[in-house]
Amino acid sequence: MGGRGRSRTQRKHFRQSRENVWKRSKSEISGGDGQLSDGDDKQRTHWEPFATKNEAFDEYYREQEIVPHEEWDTFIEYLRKPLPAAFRVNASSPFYEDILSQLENEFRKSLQAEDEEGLEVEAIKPLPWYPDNLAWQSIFSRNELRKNQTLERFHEFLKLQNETGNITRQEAVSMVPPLFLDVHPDHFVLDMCAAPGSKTFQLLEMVYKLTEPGSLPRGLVIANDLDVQRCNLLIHQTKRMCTANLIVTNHEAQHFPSCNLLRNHSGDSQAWNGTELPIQKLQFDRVLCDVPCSGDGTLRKAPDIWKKW
Ligand SMILES: C[S@@+](CC[C@H](N)C(=O)[O-])C[C@H]1O[C@@H](n2cnc3c(N)ncnc32)[C@H](O)[C@@H]1O
Repeated sequence: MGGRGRSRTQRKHFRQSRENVWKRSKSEISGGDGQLSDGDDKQRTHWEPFATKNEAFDEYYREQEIVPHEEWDTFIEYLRKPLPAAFRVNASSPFYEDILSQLENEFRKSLQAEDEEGLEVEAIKPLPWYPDNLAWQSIFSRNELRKNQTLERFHEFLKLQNETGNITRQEAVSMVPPLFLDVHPDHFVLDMCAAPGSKTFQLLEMVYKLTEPGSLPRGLVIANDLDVQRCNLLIHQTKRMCTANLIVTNHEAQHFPSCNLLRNHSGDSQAWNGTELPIQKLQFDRVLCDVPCSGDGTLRKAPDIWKKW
């Protein structure tokens, strides 16, 4: 659901006005010293929860008939729930087992959150459908973050591991398509609409999986996007992987040029006899095409969209 129907300026404003929950600084959370300042208290007295209703939105989506009538209320109910934050542990990181053990033994056991009825629930847990417990979600709220030191430590842990490429923050739903692709380490993969690169990173992890430490995988990911600025974001994201198995291109996906290879697909360098270049047409084993959508699903991350939609 992305930017269709919005002008470039509107989209820019839209992006800027959305809060990035991952970029919260300590001073935003508190007065900078871990304590709430007077200013915070003052702001809080004026703070009101976002209204999570919009008649135009309801009318538009009812008319689309993408949700069966009997499921409408459940659909809206879910759109109103805050989206749990999710992240993936990079299985090609030399530290991934330590990270999984820290998540399981340190944070999972000590972190609790409250559900809507005020009952204690696990604040972080693995996503049951993701292989090898590599994907996790956390459901703590800002209030809980304020009052819980372990949570604050967890937040710092996420930030650090994210910067070093050991984990990647990515919405759970965005992790699904690459799983279906069943990518193997020797595959050539084209990610046609790739920026900002969450799925590209995930695909690279799959290409690196099962590769002997110290050797390069035979596979390759070509990550393409039409928007050059978003290509920059993608490069920024994926450089955490320190990989030579990625090529970033900036083309219209619908006119993606045909490419040639200087070696055969199996990576058999014997095929080159020194005089004749074994050029062959590059054919992809897997293609991911994650086309732009309306972005309306981001309501769950940014409830201020309800009143602006
Ligand atoms: C839904 S986003 C992709 C998200 C990305 N796959 C990820 O997981 O991080 C869609 C992307 O398609 C790009 N795009 C739009 N039109 C395109 C086109 N004709 N060719 C290639 N990319 C295009 C947009 O710039 C945008 O970055």
